[in-house]
Amino acid sequence: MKILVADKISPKGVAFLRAQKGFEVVEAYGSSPAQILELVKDVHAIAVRSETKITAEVFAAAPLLKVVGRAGVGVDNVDVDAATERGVIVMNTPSGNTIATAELTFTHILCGARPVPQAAASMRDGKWDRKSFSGIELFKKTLGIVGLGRIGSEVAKRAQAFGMNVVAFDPYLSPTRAKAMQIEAVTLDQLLAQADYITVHMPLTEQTQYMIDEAALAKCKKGVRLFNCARGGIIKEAALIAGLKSGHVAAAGLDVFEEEPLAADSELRKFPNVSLTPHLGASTAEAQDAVGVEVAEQIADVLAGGVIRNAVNMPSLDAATLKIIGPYLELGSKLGTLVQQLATDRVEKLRISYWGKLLELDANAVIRAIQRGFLSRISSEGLNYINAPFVMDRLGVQVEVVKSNQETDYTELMLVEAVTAKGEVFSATGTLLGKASSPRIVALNGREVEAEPKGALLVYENHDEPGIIGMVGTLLGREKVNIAAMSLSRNNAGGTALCVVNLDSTPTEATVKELTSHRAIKQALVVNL
Ligand SMILES: NC(=O)c1ccc[n+]([C@@H]2O[C@H](COP(=O)([O-])OP(=O)(O)OC[C@H]3O[C@@H](n4cnc5c(N)ncnc54)[C@H](O)[C@@H]3O)[C@@H](O)[C@H]2O)c1
Ligand SMILES: O=C(O)[C@H](O)COP(=O)(O)O
Repeated sequence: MKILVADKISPKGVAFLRAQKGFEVVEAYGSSPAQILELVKDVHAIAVRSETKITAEVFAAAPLLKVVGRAGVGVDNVDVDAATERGVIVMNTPSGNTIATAELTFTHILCGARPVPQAAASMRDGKWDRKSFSGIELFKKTLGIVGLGRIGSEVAKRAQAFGMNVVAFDPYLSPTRAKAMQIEAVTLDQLLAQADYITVHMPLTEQTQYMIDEAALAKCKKGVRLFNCARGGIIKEAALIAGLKSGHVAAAGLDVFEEEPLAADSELRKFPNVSLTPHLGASTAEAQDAVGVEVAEQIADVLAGGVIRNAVNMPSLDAATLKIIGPYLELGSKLGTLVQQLATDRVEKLRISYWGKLLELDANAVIRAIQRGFLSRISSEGLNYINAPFVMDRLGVQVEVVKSNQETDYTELMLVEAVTAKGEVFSATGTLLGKASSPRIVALNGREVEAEPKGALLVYENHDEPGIIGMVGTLLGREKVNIAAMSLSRNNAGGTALCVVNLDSTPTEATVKELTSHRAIKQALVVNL
């Protein structure tokens, strides 16, 4: 397996990769986009920080690629949609650099209050100027934190230790969590109006881009101090520059910029009351070792076919979760494959319903497994949990998920219905049996049966009359297809019977055709699971 380390990650991480049996590690830092296209031709994994761009073109040039590991948080340099489409896992290391970035943010906040960089520069110039560098205190001032996630929360703790009053705006923050942290959750407008210091800690998205623009700044107190150690573009640089010029903004601290590297002639470089760092949030020895080793371990796990951690384009399944959810994944995958084969027309909608313990678990991976199962016989190579929803969408198959707490005869139940364009519904219902949580089909097209979803299954519907089972057995026996198990269900005596037969091998098409042509057989098909 070949791993390309495209950005400089911790030597400990690289050493870990090199120590794995069968791994060949290529370190190529600062490569041009053209060089990257050449380098990825035969690689199975790429490790990056924020510099190397992994574009759709790169994915197209890397047919063997399974995983892109980001030693850090932001995956803005990776085209995650292109990765998803190609079934490549993108993973990050979300917590290894939290403290480093929180500490750098706090350093900027302190420099916004006390002009230490300016005083240090004046000392370097040989001066002893005690008049020009007085500051203000943090004590009793209000810090507004926009985005109270990992880093925002750590910044909050440090601010509280300095005696600051902390308010936060985060639309996804639960009021209980804010309360537990002794932080007042407020609206963005309230935050802008109340804060003496504002620091942003969200990803750059359509919603967060230019969140702090001219209009937002107009709502701030005169003399507000602004900090961004998250992503360039959350604070609009033009608005900040205008605010600094007018004196509305008293100071700022930036680690990230709309364009990186920041242009040498950027106006931002000219303000003495602005502290700038070149995207150094994660640049501590501790953080780099943490994210470097973590990303190396995560990549090795994926390539060894093991646990997938911190994937940004699929639900993460650690060993403990996998143990619980594994049987549901197997059942879901089988039911998906089964209904696809039962359906006689183009499926427009896949309706997935579930009951029981799965309601208490994160069913996201199971829903993906059902879709992967459904697509397994109709889609191209390279299908996996990651790109299955994408492929369903591309094929125009709508997916509806129904969680049900209605009582059933089973403690676990999963129903997958394939709805065709004509409105016909083909369905398979399954459960997990016993201590081993073995998957079982308990209904097909709404008729109760009991069959193991494994190997070849002959499914036929017939007029309920004597001799049919014997006829089927003779037909199968003629070509030495052994019957492993059989489950029969009929609506009423003399009505219609549905039979599911587990077979040890797959009968020929000719045999199935012969069976179908029997006067009492309404329909018959063989499904492979
Ligand atoms: N400067 C650096 O070197 C450096 C290092 C690490 C992380 N970062 C960046 O810092 C940011 C935060 O990282 P994190 O690990 O704390 O992430 P996180 O996911 O833990 O936290 C992000 C928070 O932002 C909130 N959020 C999302 N959209 C929002 C919106 N529209 N308004 C307000 N809040 C919103 C989320 O609910 C979440 O609580 C990321 O952009 C990350 O890339 C920068
Ligand atoms: O998102 C991150 O983790 C930071 O931006 C760090 O980026 P870096 O690895 O390039 O320092």
